Parts: sequence; structure tokens; C-alpha cells
Amino acid sequence: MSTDIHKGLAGVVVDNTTISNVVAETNSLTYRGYPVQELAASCTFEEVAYLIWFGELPDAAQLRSFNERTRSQREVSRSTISIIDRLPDNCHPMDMLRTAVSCLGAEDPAEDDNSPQANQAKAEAMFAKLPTIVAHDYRRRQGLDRIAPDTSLGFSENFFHMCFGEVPPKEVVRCFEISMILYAEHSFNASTFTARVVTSTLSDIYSSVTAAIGALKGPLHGGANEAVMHMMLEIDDPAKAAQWLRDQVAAKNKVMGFGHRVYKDADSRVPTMKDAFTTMAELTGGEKWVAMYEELEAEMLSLKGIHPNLDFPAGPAYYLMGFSIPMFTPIFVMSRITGWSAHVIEQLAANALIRPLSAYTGESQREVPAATARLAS
Ligand SMILES: CC(=O)SCCNC(=O)CCNC(=O)[C@H](O)C(C)(C)COP(=O)(O)OP(=O)(O)OC[C@H]1O[C@@H](n2cnc3c(N)ncnc32)[C@H](O)[C@@H]1OP(=O)(O)O
Ligand SMILES: O=C([O-])CC(=O)C(=O)O
Repeated sequence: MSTDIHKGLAGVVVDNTTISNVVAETNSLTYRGYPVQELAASCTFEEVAYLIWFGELPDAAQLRSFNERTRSQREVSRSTISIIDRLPDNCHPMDMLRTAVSCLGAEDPAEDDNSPQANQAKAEAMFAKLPTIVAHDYRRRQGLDRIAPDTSLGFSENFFHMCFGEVPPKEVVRCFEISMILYAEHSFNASTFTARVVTSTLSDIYSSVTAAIGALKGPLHGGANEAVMHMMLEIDDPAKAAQWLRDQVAAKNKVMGFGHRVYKDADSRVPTMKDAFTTMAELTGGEKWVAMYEELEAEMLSLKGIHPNLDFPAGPAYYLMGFSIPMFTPIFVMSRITGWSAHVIEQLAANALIRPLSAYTGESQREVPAATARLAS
């Protein structure tokens, strides 16, 4: 038996997948074979969700039926809403979301049905309900009344409507939609792998998603989109950005929004999200944030040769769309629910319990001292 240790499972291939392909050598990402940039340029998020789940882009009839199915499930039960309302106002919205997904599982009589059809139905229900939950929580924290979902609106428009009571110009909705498409799926990242580990025990999909939310919350993963915006607000002035970055690197601090486990040359999704962020800055007079982004990017490249990841442009783009910073990672969840649930279904189709080995480095075997000896004062 090999005793080689693969710290962080870096470079280890754990299983096959047909959902997405991250190719570090060419900085490319495909969903079911389609380049993500092309999907972001011409598809809606609903079409991409359908693609991730069913393997093909929908035709008009399939899309109509998918939209009817998911839009009609946007409402959330009173019991889940009342549990959310009882959470402390200062808990992070990711804690709220983790709790809310647990509630969705607890109230689903088919929770333990792990057939592909049942899990697909649950995935679509979560896709439909998560934006309602995130928007409700955002408004309740400000003492605002909840705004009911509108079935006449698409996924992104409806989310803006439920948060702010209005749908912004279509260019803004499109930038948000692009972020949803880019965040949807990324092979065996930490949160998806977490979901697959939980699924591999034959637990239920809500448990897998709850665990995945916990994994995504961390600042080395999805939580970085919030950390990026805190960092940019702290820097405040683009003219101070290069020196700020030099200080961080000298202090050996991690700079959020930079680096990636798989892409070492550049994150395939960044140019598309950077364009969306730039559009947001032009629409809102937020050019200062683009200037700061470019200073930080250039300085990091010249000092360490490290490129930005998707969280770097996504954070300030969400800020310019008007979302509060603690909503950024929950918004990521609203998208990644598609990838996570596709992986849950894929894992179950060819399941093997995920249980690696460890190399023990603790005490060698010894005898438990007699109680009289160990408890003697
Ligand atoms: C959607 C997503 O989840 S994308 C990732 C979002 N996360 C972040 O933005 C957090 C900041 N980034 C990081 O912490 C890392 O780049 C990770 C965790 C994403 C990937 O890390 P790993 O593949 O494990 O690389 P690792 O952390 O070993 O870094 C390798 C080297 O690059 C440096 N490095 C990597 N990322 C950064 C960073 N963001 N800031 C400063 N240095 C960095 C490390 O310090 C290390 O340097 P050393 O060899 O001199 O010690
Ligand atoms: O792939 C990863 O390790 C992290 C990431 O970019 C993602 O989950 O989108």
C-alpha cells in the first residue's frame, strides 16, 4: 500500500465526470463540451442550468416547460420562512442559507428518495427557492417586507425584483446573468467534492448541499468574493493599491481573489467577468474600482506571477449592482446549486464510498494506565 501523502489532494484524480472540464494547460472550461465564454455570450442562466443537468441545451419547448416547472416552485413554505426569521440578525447569510436548505430537506417527505428523478426534482426546487430565501433574508435584516416572486420574470430579473422591488436596466441583469453562468460549475472544487463525499454515504441531497454551503463559505473558496470587496473598500484609492499589495506580499499574507488550485496561468472565466464588471462600472460611475482592480492585478503579476480568479471581478461587480457584501457568497450558491446537484446525481449513478487513508504520525501504541494511577491527584 502506498504511503505517499497528497496534501490537499492536489493533483489527485478522484473520479470521472461528464459535467464540466477544467483544462489548466489551455485555461479553458467547458460545460458538457461547450466553452463557458460562448454560453455566457448567448444563453440565459436557465438554459445553462438545463444543460448542466440534462447534458444538452434545451429546445424552445423544453425550455418553456423547464421555466414553467421552476418558476412555479419559487415560493418557500411558511415554516422555513419562520425559522429564517428567528435567526439572529447578525448571523452570516451563509449560515442562514445552510439552515434554510436543512429546513427544505426536513419538510420534504421524499427526502430519502435517491432516485435520479427524485433528486432532479429536488435540485430544481432548490434552484427555484434559493433566490427567494436569499432575497427574503436580505430584506428582513433591513426591516423591509418580503416581496413575492414574480413568475413572469426570468431567474435574474426575479431576483432583483425580490431584493429591491424593481428590475434594473437589462444591461445590469445581463451582467448578473453572466456571473450566474460562470459560477455554475467547476468540476471537483472543494464544495462540490464535499457534496460528493456526503452523497457517497447514500445520505440525501439536502445534506450534501448543506455541507457544500459550509465548504463554499470559507474565504479560500467562495467566501473570497466577499473578502475581495472588503479589501477594495479598505484600499479605497487606486493610487494606493500597488503599495498596499506590496505590503501584503511582504507580510506573506494571502491576497483574496488571486490564485487557483488548478489554473496557474489564468482563470478561464476572468476575462468574461472582468468585461461584465467593467460594464457595471460604466453604468454606475464605478470606474475607480476598475482602476484599482487593474493596479492590483498588474502588481500581483509582476511580484508573484499570480493571476486573479473569478471572485476578483465578481465581488466588485455585485457591489456595483447594489448587493450588500454578505450576499455575495449566497449569490454564488444560487448558481452553484446546479453544479452541486448534477454531481450528486452523477456520484449516485456509479457510487463508491469516498474514504481515503491517512498516515498516522501520533503516539505509538501504549497501555491505558490503571484508573488508580491516572486519576491519582
Ligand atoms: C471560486 C473559487 O473558489 S476561486 C478561489 C478563491 N480563493 C481565493 O481567492 C483565496 C486566495 N487564494 C488562495 O488562497 C490560493 O491561491 C488558493 C487556496 C485558491 C489555491 O491555493 P493552492 O493551490 O493550494 O496554492 P498555494 O496556497 O499552495 O500557493 C502556492 C504559492 O502561491 C502563493 N499564493 C497563492 N495564492 C496567493 C494569494 N492569493 N496571495 C498571495 N500568495 C498566494 C502561496 O503563498 C504560495 O507561495 P509560496 O510557494 O511562496 O509559499
Ligand atoms: O475550482 C476550484 O477549486 C474553485 C473554483 O474556481 C470554483 O469552484 O469555481
